[in-house]
Amino acid sequence: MTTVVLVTGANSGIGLALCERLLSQDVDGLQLCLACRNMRRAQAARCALLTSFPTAQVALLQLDTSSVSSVISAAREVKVRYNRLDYLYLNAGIMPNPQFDVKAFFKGLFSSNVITMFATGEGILTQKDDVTSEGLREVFATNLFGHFLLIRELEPLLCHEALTSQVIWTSSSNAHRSAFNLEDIQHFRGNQPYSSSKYASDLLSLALNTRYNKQGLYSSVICPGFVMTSLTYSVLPAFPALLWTLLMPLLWFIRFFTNTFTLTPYNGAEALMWLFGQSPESLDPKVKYHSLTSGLGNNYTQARKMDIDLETSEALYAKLLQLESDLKMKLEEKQI
Ligand SMILES: NC(=O)C1=CN([C@@H]2O[C@H](COP(=O)(O)OP(=O)(O)OC[C@H]3O[C@@H](n4cnc5c(N)ncnc54)[C@H](OP(=O)(O)O)[C@@H]3O)[C@@H](O)[C@H]2O)C=CC1
Ligand SMILES: CC(C)=CCC[C@@H](C)[C@H]1CC[C@H]2C3=C(CC[C@]12C)[C@@]1(C)CCC(=O)[C@@H](C)[C@@H]1CC3
Repeated sequence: MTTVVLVTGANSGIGLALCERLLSQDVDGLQLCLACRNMRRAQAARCALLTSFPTAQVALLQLDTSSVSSVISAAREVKVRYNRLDYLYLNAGIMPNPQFDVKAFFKGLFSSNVITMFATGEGILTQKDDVTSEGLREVFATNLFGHFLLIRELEPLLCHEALTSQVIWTSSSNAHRSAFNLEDIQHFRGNQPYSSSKYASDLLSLALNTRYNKQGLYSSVICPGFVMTSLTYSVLPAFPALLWTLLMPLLWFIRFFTNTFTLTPYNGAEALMWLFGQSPESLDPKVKYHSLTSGLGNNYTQARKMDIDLETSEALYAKLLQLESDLKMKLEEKQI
């Protein structure tokens, strides 16, 4: 029996590195499905994977997690292609229009908070969010809600008697309770939609475990650390990629003080790979698994308790269900 793995946002960065690492571990026992918004980049990713692993089974799926209709039709297609799903990696994510507070950064450099600032980006980053054509906040829709809907639609493939499945979220150490508001789950009012969406994914993962463990579905969250990808390049748009490359020795040096500077997508995918090898029943639903890299370049995974509680996770889940039902109703009305 082969293991069926679906990865969202698999055409670049951490998602693509995960696919490479999975195939290098077990090329014949895997059926990989790359669920991507940009199909040109998805084709390129598939070609690159097949060049390194010519016998691999790598399929593509069109999926825009920010769009309810795209998620529903992608899930329909998955149900046609597969009769079960063993791993669902919810990795697609955006941090649009980041605003980097240079003053706060230099102030932070000379404060006792400097390590936390480098590990979490706390206090130095905000974002300007947009609204999707379906009326949702873009960051919330892409990072959280589209993935929630995908799990709900794929329930029959994920919940099987006598078989377990794992849902694994690429969250972040930038997820802060202070950025999240239960009365404004889409973050219409603040300027930290990214942090809010990642905190919501931590809460949702807990709620999923409460609901679905009995049906064999287990959910976990990871943080890949600070990884150089298109997402992080955009934090300093004035910095060309070449300048980041020149800064690498400095970033490697900072790694001696904070092992959260994983820097490469390969290293960032460490916790995602570690979870692949775990029996899901042994995992703690209230911890986040962090990819870490030591000063000498060794990778490892560390579990750290999250600042989440059951009551808030249940309240968020109820709100997501309500939003799902409202949006599906709207979609049906449009189709009539
Ligand atoms: N880099 C870092 O330091 C950190 C990253 N993360 C998280 O890691 C995850 C991967 O990001 P990373 O690899 O760094 O960045 P990349 O920008 O390289 O990857 C993001 C992926 O998400 C996809 N994506 C974006 N929007 C959508 C959408 N609407 N529908 C489907 N796919 C979409 C992108 O595809 P497309 O080609 O279509 O744009 C791309 O494949 C994200 O969730 C991010 O928040 C967490 C902590 C730190
Ligand atoms: C130029 C030098 C020496 C450092 C770069 C400074 C910042 C641009 C950088 C420091 C910590 C980084 C960081 C993130 C973005 C870029 C930084 C602020 C994240 C917020 C990216 C997204 C995440 O999910 C977080 C885990 C990252 C935390 C660290």
